[in-house]
Amino acid sequence: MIQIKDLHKSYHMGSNSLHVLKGINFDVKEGELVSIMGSSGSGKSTLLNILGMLDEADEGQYILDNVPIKNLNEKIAAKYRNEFLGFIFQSFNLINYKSALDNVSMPLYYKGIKRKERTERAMHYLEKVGLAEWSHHLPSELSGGQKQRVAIARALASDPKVLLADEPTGALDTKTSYEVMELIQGINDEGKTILVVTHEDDIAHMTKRIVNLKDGLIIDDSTVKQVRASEHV
Ligand SMILES: Nc1ncnc2c1ncn2[C@@H]1O[C@H](COP(=O)(O)OP(=O)(O)OP(=O)(O)O)[C@@H](O)[C@H]1O
Repeated sequence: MIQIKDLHKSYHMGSNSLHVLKGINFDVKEGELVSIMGSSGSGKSTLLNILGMLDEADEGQYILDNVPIKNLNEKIAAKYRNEFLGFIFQSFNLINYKSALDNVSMPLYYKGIKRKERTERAMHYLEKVGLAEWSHHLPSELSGGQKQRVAIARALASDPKVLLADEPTGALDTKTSYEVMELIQGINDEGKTILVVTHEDDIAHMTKRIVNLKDGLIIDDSTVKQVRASEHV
């Protein structure tokens, strides 16, 4: 699903440049649940931005679902981004004045899907994340865990090939974090390919494979025995 070969990225500030990704290689197969770990400044967000087609590498190859992602014009890049990728953020990024239902159906509007189908699909995914009864509530009326569930429903609504989650439990307490990870595990059990950036070891161990970044390089890439949420009690 994802092939990354010898990826490099530097940031330039005046005459200074910072080499952040120094030759990243990894593949992600369809149906994997992978965490990307590393200390602050190790390059996780830079890598995720490239994977999310929000930024481009300076050198190297990124192939997403057999499509080489390089020098695409903005319109085509946006099309692939919408088609291939779903995003989950630490701070949920919900629209505060829209209901949970409208937040989930919004991306479908931009895909040109008619209102009736938008609503049906949004309700289906809200049910899937256990929030059917909360569909008409505003984000301000929801707990952090519920907000993240809405954001997950929104990411799923357009049925992307890959979900990219940037510190999805970073704003949640421990118990709620495990519940959100349990939901992510369930979505992966159904076959969705998911990448999770986290700096929390217990969250990483709820995925199936941990890729460890240090100073812009992968220092470890291991399959782990997945811890299920019920084992955390
Ligand atoms: N747009 C930018 N311009 C200049 N430097 C940047 C930019 N984005 C990131 N950096 C620098 O690149 C390095 C890697 O940053 P990055 O955000 O990828 O790390 P990270 O592992 O995600 O860290 P964190 O866990 O703190 O989010 C850091 O030293 C950061 O200051």
